[in-house]
Amino acid sequence: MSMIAAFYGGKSILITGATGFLGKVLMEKLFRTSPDLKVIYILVRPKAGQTLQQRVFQILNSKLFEKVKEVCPNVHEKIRAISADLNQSDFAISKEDMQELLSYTNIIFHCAATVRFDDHLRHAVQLNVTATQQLLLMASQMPKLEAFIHISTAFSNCNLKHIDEVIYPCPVEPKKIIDSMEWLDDAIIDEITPKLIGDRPNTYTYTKALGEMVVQQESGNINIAIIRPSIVGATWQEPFPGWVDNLNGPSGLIIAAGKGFLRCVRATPMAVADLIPADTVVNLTLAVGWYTAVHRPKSVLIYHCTSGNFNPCNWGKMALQVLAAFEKIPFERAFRRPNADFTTNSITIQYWNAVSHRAPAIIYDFYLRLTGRKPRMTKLMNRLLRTVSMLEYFINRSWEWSTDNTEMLMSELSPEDQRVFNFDVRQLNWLEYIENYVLGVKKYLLKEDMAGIPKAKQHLKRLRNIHYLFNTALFLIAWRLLIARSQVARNVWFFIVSFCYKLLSYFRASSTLKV
Ligand SMILES: CCCCCCCCCCCCCCCCCCCCCCCCCCCC(=O)SCCNC(=O)CCNC(=O)[C@H](O)C(C)(C)COP(=O)(O)OP(=O)(O)OC[C@H]1O[C@@H](n2cnc3c(N)ncnc32)[C@H](O)[C@@H]1OP(=O)(O)O
Ligand SMILES: NC(=O)C1=CN([C@@H]2O[C@H](COP(=O)(O)OP(=O)(O)OC[C@H]3O[C@@H](n4cnc5c(N)ncnc54)[C@H](OP(=O)(O)O)[C@@H]3O)[C@@H](O)[C@H]2O)C=CC1
Repeated sequence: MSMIAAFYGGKSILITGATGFLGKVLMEKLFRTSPDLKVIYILVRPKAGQTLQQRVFQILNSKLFEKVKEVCPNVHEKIRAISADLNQSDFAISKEDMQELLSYTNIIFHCAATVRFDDHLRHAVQLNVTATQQLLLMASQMPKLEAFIHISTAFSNCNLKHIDEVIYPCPVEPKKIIDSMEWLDDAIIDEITPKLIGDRPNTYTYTKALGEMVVQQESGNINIAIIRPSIVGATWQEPFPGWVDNLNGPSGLIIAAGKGFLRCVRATPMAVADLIPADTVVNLTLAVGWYTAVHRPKSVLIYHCTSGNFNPCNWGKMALQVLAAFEKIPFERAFRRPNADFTTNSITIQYWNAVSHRAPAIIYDFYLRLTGRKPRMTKLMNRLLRTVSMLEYFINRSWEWSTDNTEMLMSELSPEDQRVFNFDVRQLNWLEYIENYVLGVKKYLLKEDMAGIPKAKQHLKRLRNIHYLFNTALFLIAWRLLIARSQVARNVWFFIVSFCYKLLSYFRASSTLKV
C-alpha cells in the first residue's frame, strides 16, 4: 500500500493554477491514486467566455482524465471550483468560499504563475510575488493546514552557474518591490526593470526568485517546501506518455521545427538540455507534500526537480532525436523539410535567418499574393524568431543543481511509493521519451490524425524533390552567369566537358572491344 496515496485520502486540497499544464497533471494524479480524497478546491477565473463550470467540465472531459473517471467515477463531486482572480485583493473570493477554504484546507499546492518571459514587471510581480504573499497570509489562518507546497522554477537563480537548495536573496526586498509597484507608473517601471532584474534574462525568473524570498520570509509556523522544476516537458509515463497541452518550453519549438518553419537556431549543442517530464514533477510534488506534512522539517526545504545530474542529455543529441522522430511521425502540411542546424556564431545565425527563414517566407508570401491570398508567412516567421530569441538564453548555457533533498526524499520512500510516485529520471530513455513527446505534440496539440502519416510522408518526399530541383536550378543559373563573365570559369567548364566526353568515349570503345 502506498503511504503517500493513503496520506491524501480524506484530505481537502487547495490547488492554484489547476487549469494550467502542470496543475491538471497534478490533479489527475491525485484523483487517480487517492480517489478517496475529500475534495480538491481549485481557484479558477472565468475566461474566454467560459464559466467556471464549463472550464471544469472541459478539463474533466479531456483525454487526460479518462483513467480518473474509471477509478473515481464521482470525480465531478470532488472538485470544487472557486471563482478567484489572483490579481485581485483577497483573490476576489466570496466570503462564504473564503470561510470554507480557511476552515477545511489541509494541503496547498501553489502552481499559479505567469510564465511569460516578457510580462510587464507590474503584472509579473502581482502574480508571482504579491499573490504568493496573499496566499501565505490565507494559509496562516487555516487551522487544519498541514503543508504548503510552492512551485517555483530551477531558473529562479539562472544568473548563477551552480545552484544549491537554498534561497538566494535578491538585492531589493520583495516588500519594497511590491510597494513600489503600487505607486510607480508604467513608464518608470519600464525604465527600472533592466536594473532590477540585473543579470537575469527576464521578469519571469526575477519574480519567481522574489516569490521564493516571500515564501521564506512569510513562512511563520507553516510547513512549507519549494519545488524547482527545470524545463517541464510532456508526460513520460502517466497517465500515458506524451501528454502536453500548451506551447510553452520546447513544445512550440517542436511544432515550428516539425512543420519546417524553424530550421536553425543559435544554440550550444553540448549544453545540457534540462528537460523534466510533467509527471515526474507531479510525483515529486506529491511526495514532498506528504513528507512536509508528516515529517515537518524545521526549515523550508527546496527540491530541485531536474534531469541534468541524473541523466544528462544535450541539445545537440536531443535535436537529432527530435529529427529522427519526425521521420517516423511527420506533421501534416509541412512548409519545408525539418532540419536542425545549431550555431553559436551571431553572424552565421543572421545569415541563416535570412536565407533559411526570412527568404522562404518572403517567397511564399509572394506566391500567396500571386494566387490572390493574404500573405501571412513573414509575420508568422518574425514572431517565431522573436520567440526563439527569448529562449536562446536557456539553450546556450548549462547549470548544475544540487539535488541532496530530492535524493534524500527518494531514499525515504517505501519501494511501493518509489514505484507509484516515481521521480527517478535515471530510468528515463530519452530516445523513447522524445518520440512520445513528438507523438503527443502531433495528437494533443496539433490534433492531427495518425491515419494521415503516409500522406505526410509523401508530402515530405515531394518537398525533398522540390528542394533538390530548386538547388540544381540555382546552381545551373549561377554557373551560367559565371561562365558568361569569367575566362577561368569557361576554361574549367571546357575541361570538365572534354574530360566527360573522353571518359564516355573510352567506356564506349572498351565495351565494343569486349563484344
Ligand atoms: C525537445 C526540444 C528539441 C527541439 C527540437 C527542434 C528540432 C530541430 C529544430 C531546430 C531548432 C532546434 C531548437 C533546439 C532547441 C530548442 C529547445 C527548446 C528550448 C526551451 C527553453 C525553455 C526555457 C524555459 C526555461 C524556464 C522554464 C520555466 O520555468 S517556465 C515555463 C516556460 N515559459 C515559457 O516557455 C513561456 C515562453 N513564452 C512566452 O514568454 C511568450 O509566449 C513569448 C514572449 C515567447 C511570445 O509572446 P507573444 O506576445 O508574441 O504572443 P503569444 O500569444 O504568447 O505567442 C505568439 C506566438 O508564438 C507561439 N508560441 C508561444 N510560445 C511558443 C514557444 N515556446 N515556441 C514556439 N512558439 C511559441 C504562440 O502560439 C503564438 O503563435 P501564433 O498565434 O501563431 O502567433
Ligand atoms: N512549464 C514549465 O516549463 C515550468 C513551469 N514552472 C512553474 O510551474 C508552475 C505551473 O506552470 P505551468 O502549468 O506550466 O503554467 P501554465 O501557464 O500552464 O498555468 C498557469 C496557471 O496559473 C493560472 N493563473 C494565471 N493567472 C491567474 C490569475 N490571475 N488568477 C488565477 N489563476 C491564474 C492559470 O489560469 P488560467 O487557466 O485561467 O490562465 C493557469 O492555471 C508555475 O509556477 C511555473 O512557474 C516551473 C518550471 C518550468
